[in-house]
Amino acid sequence: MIHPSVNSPLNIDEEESFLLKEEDEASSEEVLPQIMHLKRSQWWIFVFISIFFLISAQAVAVLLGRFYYDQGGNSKWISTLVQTVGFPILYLPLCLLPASPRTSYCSFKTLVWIYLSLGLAIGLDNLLYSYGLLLLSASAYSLICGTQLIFNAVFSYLINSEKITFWTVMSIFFLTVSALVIALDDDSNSPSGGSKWIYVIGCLLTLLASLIYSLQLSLMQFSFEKIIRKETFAMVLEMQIYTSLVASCVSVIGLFASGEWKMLRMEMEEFHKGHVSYVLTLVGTSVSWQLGSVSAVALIFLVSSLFSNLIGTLSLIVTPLAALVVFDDKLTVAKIAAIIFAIPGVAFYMYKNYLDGLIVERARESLAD
Ligand SMILES: Nc1nc2[nH]cnc2c(=O)[nH]1
Repeated sequence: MIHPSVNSPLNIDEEESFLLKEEDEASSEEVLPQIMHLKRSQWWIFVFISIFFLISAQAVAVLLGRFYYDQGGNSKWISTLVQTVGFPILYLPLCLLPASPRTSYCSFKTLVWIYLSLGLAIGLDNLLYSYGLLLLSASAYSLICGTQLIFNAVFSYLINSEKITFWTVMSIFFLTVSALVIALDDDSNSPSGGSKWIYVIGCLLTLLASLIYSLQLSLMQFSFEKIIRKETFAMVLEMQIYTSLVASCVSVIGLFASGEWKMLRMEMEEFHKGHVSYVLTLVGTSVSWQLGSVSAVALIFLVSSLFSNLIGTLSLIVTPLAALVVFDDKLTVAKIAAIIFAIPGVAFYMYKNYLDGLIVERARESLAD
């Protein structure tokens, strides 16, 4: 975690020395992370930019995905592929970033294993995510996705030794209640057409997607902190590019193996808004997913996997509000209540980060004295 957070149940003095020791180790080994040069105000600016892009880009991606299905699109593998295939656009910022020393703590072979395993997990999660959206109503889907915060808290504790504080628990509680309120506001018909078995399968697949997604975010944080330990923005982009490359290969194989590719020409011809709109919808969805995903990875890097997941879940809550404008959906009391619950949910975790930051600043000051 780049933002100096408190990961173990230590008292304040122990926490300070623990955090300072981590910084000392980093500088003594001459791999002073680019991000360590960030001032606290700069760090907050990067966090807010990432939050903005994660919420807005993911909401646009989900709405465009819904537009694709509404206008006659039907391919699960295309829906899965567009979640990762836009990765080449990230080469542009990667080339523009100042060159950083290539020194990394892990070998090329280890990096390949990390990208391969995380990429496979992302590919599987994206497929399950597409099935979930297809089989469940948006609200039932949000309800089950709310569980990913609880899974993430458990994985963060087990894998990243993240201390679960009072503020973390409050934050998870409010955001889970918020997702629950959206879910109970079931004003959309289930795409499963009321079949009980399809509904149960949809719930199980979405639950599995939530578990895989939470595990994948926690493992990404573990890779950044404990294996790669090369804390530069280029590393964030590389992580997103190469895991997306692997996940896109999985989707392309699925597209051909399932035979869905044969339907694509017909799908394009029968798309209600025409060919150009079909292509633009898919391109727009791909770009939005990339912006959303790279922001999610940036938040893991800057804060933690749990925070990234919290903001992703907030985006899930914001999306029905965006649908009010785009699809003329109804504004219900539940939607307003969901937002009211979501605000303290995010605020509590931000406050936790603020407290963690204070501890580090105090530690730095006492070292300087
Ligand atoms: N399971 C799951 N996959 C995702 N991919 C992008 N966002 C999400 C999410 O919130 N849940």
